[in-house]
Amino acid sequence: KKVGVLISGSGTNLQVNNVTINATTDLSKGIGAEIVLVISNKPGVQGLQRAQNAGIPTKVIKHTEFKSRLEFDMAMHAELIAAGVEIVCLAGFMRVLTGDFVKLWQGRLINIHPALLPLFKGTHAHRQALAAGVRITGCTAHFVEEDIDAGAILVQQSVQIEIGDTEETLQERVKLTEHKVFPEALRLVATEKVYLDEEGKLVWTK
Ligand SMILES: Nc1nc2ccc(CNc3ccc(C(=O)NCCCC(=O)O)cc3)cc2c(=O)[nH]1
Ligand SMILES: N[C@@H]1O[C@H](COP(=O)(O)O)[C@@H](O)[C@H]1O
Repeated sequence: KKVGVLISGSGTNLQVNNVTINATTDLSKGIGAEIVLVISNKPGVQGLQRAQNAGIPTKVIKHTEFKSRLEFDMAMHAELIAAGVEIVCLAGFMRVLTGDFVKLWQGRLINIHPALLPLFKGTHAHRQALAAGVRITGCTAHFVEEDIDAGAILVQQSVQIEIGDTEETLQERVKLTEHKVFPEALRLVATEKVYLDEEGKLVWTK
């Protein structure tokens, strides 16, 4: 399956020791996915460099250059379709997508969130976890629905919060887990082990 990745920043979820990129570009690993395009809404971010280093085509589509959210989303949609993308992954993509875009990609649009949803939705998940004083957090790969961070959950993994953790130390530790959870979620969707039914519920096949 051809995969498109939307990013806004560092893009470590795009690549960690080449795990994600290799896993998705090496079809022999049976993950059944290959990243064919990376789109960033911000120019000059490290994620673009990572993609280029891995020989993956990149595009910068600046949301600030569009009159509406919908026009921005449709510009991304056009590029994804032109590249033959079948599954879209959000990897640190920080713009809220319109319902129209989500409808076009329903069941083929996944996101990685740095908390155990439904806890700590939205931005600053680590700040929320530290403020709540929880001892265990984690990350969640989920299908994207119009309602932010509310889509059906594909994979979750817990991460211990250590005494003295800051947002930075916690983010670093959780990202190590994200880099296992995201490829696993992508593999499930790419190999059709799971799909999203019309009600937005997960259906496990074989
Ligand atoms: N419709 C839909 N779209 C999304 C876009 C990105 C993410 C990634 N996680 C995100 C969760 C929250 C935000 C957010 O509230 N950003 C500040 C406002 C930025 C803006 O004005 O756009 C961004 C990404 C998740 C979703 C989702 O669950 N549903
Ligand atoms: N969606 C969230 O945004 C961050 C992106 O990190 P990176 O993949 O750009 O390094 C990650 O923490 C991810 O969970």
